[in-house]
Amino acid sequence: MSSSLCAPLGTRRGRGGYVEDGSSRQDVPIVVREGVYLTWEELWVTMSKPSGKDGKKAIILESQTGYAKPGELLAVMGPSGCGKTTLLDALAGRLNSKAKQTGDILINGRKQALAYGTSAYLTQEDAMLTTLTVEEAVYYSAQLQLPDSMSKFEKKERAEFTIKEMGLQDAIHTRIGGCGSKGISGGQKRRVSICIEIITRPNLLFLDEPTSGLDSAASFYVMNRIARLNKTDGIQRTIIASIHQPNTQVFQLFHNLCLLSNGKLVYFGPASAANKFFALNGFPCPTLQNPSDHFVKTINKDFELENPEQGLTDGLTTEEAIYMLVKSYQSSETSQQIQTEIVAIRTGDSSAMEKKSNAAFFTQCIVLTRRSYLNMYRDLGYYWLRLFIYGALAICLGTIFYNIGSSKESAQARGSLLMFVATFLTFITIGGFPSFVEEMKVFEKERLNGHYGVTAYIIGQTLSSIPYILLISLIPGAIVYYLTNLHHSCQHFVYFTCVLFVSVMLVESLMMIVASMVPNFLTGIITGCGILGVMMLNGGFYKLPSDLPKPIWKYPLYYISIHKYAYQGLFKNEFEGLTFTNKNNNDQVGEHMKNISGEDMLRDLWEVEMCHSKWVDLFILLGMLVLYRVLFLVIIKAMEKVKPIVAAFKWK
Ligand SMILES: Nc1ncnc2c1ncn2[C@@H]1O[C@H](COP(=O)(O)OP(=O)(O)OP(=O)(O)O)[C@@H](O)[C@H]1O
Repeated sequence: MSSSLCAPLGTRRGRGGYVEDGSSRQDVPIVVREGVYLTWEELWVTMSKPSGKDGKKAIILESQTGYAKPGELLAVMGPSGCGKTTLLDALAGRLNSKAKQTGDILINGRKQALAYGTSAYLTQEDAMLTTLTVEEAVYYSAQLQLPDSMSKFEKKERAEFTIKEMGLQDAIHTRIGGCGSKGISGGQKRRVSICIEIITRPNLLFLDEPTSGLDSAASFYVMNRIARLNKTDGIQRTIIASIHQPNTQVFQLFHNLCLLSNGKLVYFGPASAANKFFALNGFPCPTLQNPSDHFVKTINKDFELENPEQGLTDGLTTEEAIYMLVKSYQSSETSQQIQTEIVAIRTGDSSAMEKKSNAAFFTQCIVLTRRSYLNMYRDLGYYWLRLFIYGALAICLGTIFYNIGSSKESAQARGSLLMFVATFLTFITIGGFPSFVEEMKVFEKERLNGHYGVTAYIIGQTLSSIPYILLISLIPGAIVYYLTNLHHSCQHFVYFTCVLFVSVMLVESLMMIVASMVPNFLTGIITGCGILGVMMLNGGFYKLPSDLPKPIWKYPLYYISIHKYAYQGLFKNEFEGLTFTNKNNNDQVGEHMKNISGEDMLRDLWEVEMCHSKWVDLFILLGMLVLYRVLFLVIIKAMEKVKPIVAAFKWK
């Protein structure tokens, strides 16, 4: 390997310090390198086998050693399932909780977990808001990620430039599309995802199969553009990309190549020297064959049993060939040079990792509100379908309970109607969960890449949903209220609408919490249904509070049930101040038996707590709403905090 590999790139003068052996170099001006230097040594990743009751672990990565440095593009290649994504995840500090990692990963010479927002990571799966056009997706991302010091015009210009760079100018006004709504193609989606990750020109960029779904020409242009990121503004960037089948032109863009087979390191070194390594070990690349195809084919043992003749080379099975290559690499000169390079990187002084300077908090809130509002407007499943169902149910309720009357029997009907409003009408809010889970996937990806903060997201999500929830509370609420002729007065109608509005928001908040912990929408819906079912049952209607298990303070479900406060508030709003006539009265019965006050009914029939007013119930619901949203924030934040600690613990 050339000595240039060890030469620091993009250097600046720094102050004196201590070298690793402890000797002082106070008086020697040292050179501090810019950019991100990543080294990993003896990196192992194991995972618990799903079926392994014996506690056996599956080895996903074995004894990986390598480095990535500014100004260079490192390609990670190998057959499907060899551990490329796992290597990228380990380096980016994103391994899932089932994985255990040992070995050293150093960032700029320090053992540290990558903080949120210090790198960009293009995941294999494209997670984007499907209702947005290409231009909107990239421009919103630019507004969120680029600092406020850049003007709107500059951000727009950067977004348009990046879209053009990725060859998406013809699809700029096409919606991204997803399940059930056709939009741009899979390859175009991939390029939009790349646009979103490179728009800030990050110093450290992980790309997991950036060219999947692209034709060979598009693959070249995209990879060429990514490789050129280093040359546009004089800043050296560290880029690590896993890639499946690069053509010869793309392969020539790689500085270093990391070749994996079944978790083992077959080769790490200059991409240009890989051909020689394979030839020296008895696997020369046939003329007219793409070297990368040749490497991956030589070390792919997945189909050996199907095609035994494919695996045999010089009388070796593929497994034996891989073993031989791994051993040969370990004792090779290239491997020694890589070690030397790693030591040079470790001992050099590097500047600390810097967090991207995103848009300010206030800007993030505004942009996220706008983006989320637009997404909700265009996604029929988010609110419009619910508005339709709510409207239909309201007409149905209005017809069944039409002009409800004022007899004692009508009071029972009022109770049932209000309970239906407090429970079922809020329960069907769960219908919007699939759309919310899709949004959460985008949020999760963007949050991990540090596009914006959790608080800004929650504020944006809350503000954008208010007009829609107001609509689905107001219109169906008005239909029910006036068809059934509930308690006449504007104040009573406003209260009714407020309780419906806050309850729907509360159920949405509950589902946000569920989504943060159960990101699968089927399990999420079942979990949400279960929680709401328990709350409904314990609201004090289906079983009266006095019948609930004693002592009541040992039964907290009653007090934390959303429905308790919603139904008690609605009941007080409806019954207080009304008098109901007893149809079965006769002359022998006293006047007090002929008419029953609403307050008496609340107390005797439903055991509604009369010690506080209906406004207290509404206030408690509002408090719960704030609490649920804060809880969502705390859970996400806690996960952020716990992850690096778990990662650090795993390294030990
Ligand atoms: N959570 C998990 N539990 C058990 N095994 C896992 C888990 N995640 C990944 N693996 C296994 O680890 C191996 C490496 O997976 P990884 O996704 O890193 O491969 P890859 O090279 O990126 O594959 P591809 O090119 O197909 O995306 C695979 O054999 C996979 O089955």
